[in-house]
Amino acid sequence: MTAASVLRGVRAAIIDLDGTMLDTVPDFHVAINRMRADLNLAPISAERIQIMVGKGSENLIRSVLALDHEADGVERHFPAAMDAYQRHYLDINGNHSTLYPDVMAGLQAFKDAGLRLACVTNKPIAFARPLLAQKKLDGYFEIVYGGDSLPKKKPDPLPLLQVCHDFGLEPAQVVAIGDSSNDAEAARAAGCPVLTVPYGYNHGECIHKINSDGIVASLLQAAQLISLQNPIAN
Ligand SMILES: O=C(O)COP(=O)(O)O
Ligand SMILES: [Mg+2]
Repeated sequence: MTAASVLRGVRAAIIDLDGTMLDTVPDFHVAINRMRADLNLAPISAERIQIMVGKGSENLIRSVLALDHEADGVERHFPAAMDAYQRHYLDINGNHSTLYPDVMAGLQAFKDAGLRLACVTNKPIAFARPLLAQKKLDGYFEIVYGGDSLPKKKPDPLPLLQVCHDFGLEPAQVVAIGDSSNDAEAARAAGCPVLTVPYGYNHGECIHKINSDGIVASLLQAAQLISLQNPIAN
C-alpha cells in the first residue's frame, strides 16, 4: 500500500519529541558529561551520545556507563549515575536544544486541518512537559505521554494505543510520526500508519531501513500529505 492511501481517514497524529520536533542532543551532551564528571569519568562526544538516544533514560545511562564498565559495574554505578543525570538534565533542560525547521508551522497546519495532536516520547514526563512549554509547543497537544507515564514505552504499542483510546479513534485513524525504528515498531504493532523524518537520530541507522509508510522532509510536509488525503477534515 502507498503512503497516500493509508493516510485516508486519519483524524489525529501522535508526534515524537527527541529527534522529531527538537534537536535535544546538545542538552543530553551537557547533562551526560556533567554526570560523568561527578563519577570521575572523561567527557564523551555528542556523536557518541546521539546514537544512544531514543530508548529512554535508563537505557541511555546504562549505555553511557557501559563505555567504561562491565555489566556488574554498570549496575553498581547505575543508581548514582541516574541520580546525577536527572539533576543535571533538569538544570539545563532545553537550554541547548533547538527546533527543527517547520515544526511550529507543521503543528499549526495539523490544527488548521482539524487534526488532534498527542506527543508520545520516551523522555521522562518530568523532562518532557517543561521542555514543550519552554519551546512553546505545549499548546498544540491535547495529550502528552512520557516514557514513564505508562507501564510500557515505545517500541511497545501501549502508549500509542492509549492515545487512540483517549481520542476514541481506531489506530488506523491515528498516524504516528517519528525519527526512529522505535516509533515505527510501536506504530506497526498498534496498527497505526507511520511516517518518519530523515533528520533525527534513529540509533545511528539509516532511515531508509525503517519499515514505514513514507519519509517526510518535515512535520509541515507530513501535515500537507495528510490534508491532501482528507479534504473533508479541512
Ligand atoms: O529516549 C529518549 O529520552 C527520547 O526519545 P523520543 O525520541 O521518544 O522522544
Ligand atoms: Mg525520537
